[in-house]
Amino acid sequence: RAFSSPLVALNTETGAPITPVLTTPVIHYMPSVKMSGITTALAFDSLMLKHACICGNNSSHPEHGGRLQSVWARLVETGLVQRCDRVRSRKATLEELQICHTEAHTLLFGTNPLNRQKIDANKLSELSLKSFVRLPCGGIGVDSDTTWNELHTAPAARMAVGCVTDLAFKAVSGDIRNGFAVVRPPGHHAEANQAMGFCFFNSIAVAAKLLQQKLDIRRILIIDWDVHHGNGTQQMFYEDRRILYLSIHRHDDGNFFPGTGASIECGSGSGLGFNINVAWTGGLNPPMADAEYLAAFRTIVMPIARDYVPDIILVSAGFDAAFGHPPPLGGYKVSPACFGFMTQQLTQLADGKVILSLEGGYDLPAICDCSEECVRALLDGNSSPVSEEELRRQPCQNAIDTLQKTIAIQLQHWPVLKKLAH
Ligand SMILES: CN1CCC(CNC(=O)c2cccc(-c3noc(C(F)(F)F)n3)c2)(c2nc(-c3ccccc3)cs2)CC1
Ligand SMILES: [Zn+2]
Ligand SMILES: [Zn+2]
Repeated sequence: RAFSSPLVALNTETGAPITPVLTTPVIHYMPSVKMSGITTALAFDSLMLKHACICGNNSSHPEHGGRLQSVWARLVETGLVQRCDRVRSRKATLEELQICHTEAHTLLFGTNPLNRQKIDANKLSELSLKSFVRLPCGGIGVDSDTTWNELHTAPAARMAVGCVTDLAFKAVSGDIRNGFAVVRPPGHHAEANQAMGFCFFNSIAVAAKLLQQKLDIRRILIIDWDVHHGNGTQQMFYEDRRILYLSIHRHDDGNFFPGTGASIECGSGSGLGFNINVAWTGGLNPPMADAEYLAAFRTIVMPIARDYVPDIILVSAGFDAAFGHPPPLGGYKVSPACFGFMTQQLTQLADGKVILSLEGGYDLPAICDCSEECVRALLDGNSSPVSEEELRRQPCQNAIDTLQKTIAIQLQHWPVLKKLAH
């Protein structure tokens, strides 16, 4: 007995040592279960489904609630919602909106009869009279695309801003690693005092400015891959070097909505060099697709993004450049896998702090596929492979011309663009 270790329990009868049975199960590392603080978060609220033209005819209004319903349903049925965190949704306050928008704009589009009593009625009524027009469909709107619903548009638009803002703040504070805002109406066409192109408040711009003002974030990179140029976002930060706006969009020498976003628009004042437009030209001969977007990322977006060393990356993630969008809505043929790849590329920077916010995109299967690929890229660091054919294909001549023109213009601000550097 003397020889056995006092630590081993002995059977009192036989004196045989008792091997302890492991009572606590060995926990095998389950990579799919994320510990808190390093996970992907989603933001969604059914309030944003209710923004709709009072004519009730979705076929003439491509930016309808069914877009969001479909995307959210896809994220639920693929089990991605269950694997992500969920930020509590909230409407942005009127004060938050005014960090980017004028008071008049904020009151006009941020209030509805239910919460308007405390605002000077006749001041508002003269504003609204000159701001809304009767539409051919019978509805009311700022223009035929930017329809207004007296009861539901304001809360939806404010909710979109609140969702993007809270995702961005949680990423900076380390509560989450990255996130995707499943929101509408979109925001990147909204200017300080102008609603247009389905947009009322510029969610990405408000989030960026609040990060700057409340958390003193020094360098914010905004990537905008919606097929339309984000005129509102560009305008907000055109003179601000602390926010780098980089957009890839169909431009066609200004003949594609909204017409802004030429390569030569590089920012001004202390913001000179902190605005980059990859402005595709040449219409749809041929339509831009993965090879062109991959080339833009490899030769311009990633070299500049690395050089800028952003604290956080906000993405105006419109999917109207995706395959499935007829010419008036886009006409390009970018694959869902390519959006996933671009997302994955961006997560290599800013310690992975990347927040995507849905902007445009109207073909339901396309935007569901694209959203799923992007959430998988955020959550698992990978998504479906881009097709071999597109990986191998040389960009079309129009794209090569655009990329060379953009590099020539931006080289003075970004020497990293020299061929050798990357
Ligand atoms: C009635 N109207 C008339 C003009 C319209 C074309 N206008 C646009 O596509 C358009 C105009 C301004 C802004 C945007 C836009 N798209 O995404 C974004 C966003 F902000 F990034 F989200 N803005 C898009 C047309 N759409 C079609 C159409 C054709 C086939 C299927 C669906 C619509 C014909 S004309 C939109 C609907
Ligand atoms: Zn209508
Ligand atoms: Zn768009």
